[in-house]
Amino acid sequence: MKITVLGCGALGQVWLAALARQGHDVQGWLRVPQPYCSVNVIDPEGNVSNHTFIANDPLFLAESQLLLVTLKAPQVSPAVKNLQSVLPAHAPILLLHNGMGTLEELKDVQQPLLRGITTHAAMRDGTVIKHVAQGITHIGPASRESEAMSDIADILHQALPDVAWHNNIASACWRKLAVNCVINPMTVEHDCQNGALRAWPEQIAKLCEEIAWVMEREGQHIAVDNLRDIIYDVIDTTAANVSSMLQDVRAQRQTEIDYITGYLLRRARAQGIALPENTRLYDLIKRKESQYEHERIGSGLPGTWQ
Ligand SMILES: NC(=O)C1=CN([C@@H]2O[C@H](COP(=O)(O)OP(=O)(O)OC[C@H]3O[C@@H](n4cnc5c(N)ncnc54)[C@H](OP(=O)(O)O)[C@@H]3O)[C@@H](O)[C@H]2O)C=CC1
Ligand SMILES: CC(C)(CO)C(=O)C(=O)O
Repeated sequence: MKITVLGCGALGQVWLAALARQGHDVQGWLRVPQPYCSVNVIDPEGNVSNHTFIANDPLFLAESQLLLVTLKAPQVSPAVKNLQSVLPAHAPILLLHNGMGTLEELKDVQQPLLRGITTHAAMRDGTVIKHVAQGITHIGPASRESEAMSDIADILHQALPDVAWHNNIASACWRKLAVNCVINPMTVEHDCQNGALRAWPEQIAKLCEEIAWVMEREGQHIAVDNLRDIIYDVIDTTAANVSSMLQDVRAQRQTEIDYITGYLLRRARAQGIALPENTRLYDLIKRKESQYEHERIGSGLPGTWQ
């Protein structure tokens, strides 16, 4: 299969290496105008994949049968909109990112849209991507035209297991959103690894209560106790992780807060409910982002994120 991977960071490189190993014809798509991309991945067993793939080739894109999007949430819709006129109209676009809200931004895109979340863990270490933990990728249809595309899950599963197809992917996305709404901003506030969050049970309980209210009104019923159990389970299984949001804040990068807590707050506002603890955490992260953005502008460095 001919596949373009948009965003060749940690997750993008893991997918490029896995798809190429399975015999797929792949190219990367980069932010910078460069005709090749280097992929350097160490898998969880310590095996090294070292490849150079073509990149940013519009002819390849025009023949692609899948666009796999492995960007951070704020980068997704501008980058996809930029490529949609070249990608064939029938080629599905699979969005694999944390947070929600990009589907609303891409509602006018003509290609079939698929949505996915993953529990794989990969991170950059210098010039190498360390794929530190295998996980499960859950994907499903995000538009009418993609409802019958479950074959893609089988194809992707052969390359990087496990991949599971869900007719109702929104449910999995909401649960992942809930986990990220609690763990990501809390690890920034307390400047700690995920496992240390057990020290703030009242705050976790309050956040879960607020999130469960919104989910209930979104038709995603979940008992607060059940949601709390899911959060504690992720806290324990990812105890040694530095959350992606804390990594972004430490590196003074734009975070995904507008697509995590920001999305939750937009849904709450539409339902006319207030979420004081989630709002406080949202404001805290936005304040941190604007502080380092101002410092960057003050020091003469480029001040825009994209
Ligand atoms: N890594 C992980 O283990 C997991 C990640 N996720 C989620 O998956 C998504 C991707 O994460 P991850 O791979 O870690 O992120 P990375 O930041 O490692 O990768 C994103 C890549 O996209 C590139 N990029 C930015 N803008 C554009 C553009 N306009 N066109 C092409 N490329 C662009 C970035 O390049 P540059 O740096 O040059 O800007 C970067 O290489 C996120 O939503 C994350 O939360 C979910 C679960 C696990
Ligand atoms: C599940 C969790 C919190 C793992 O660190 C994550 O998705 C992230 O860091 O963004």
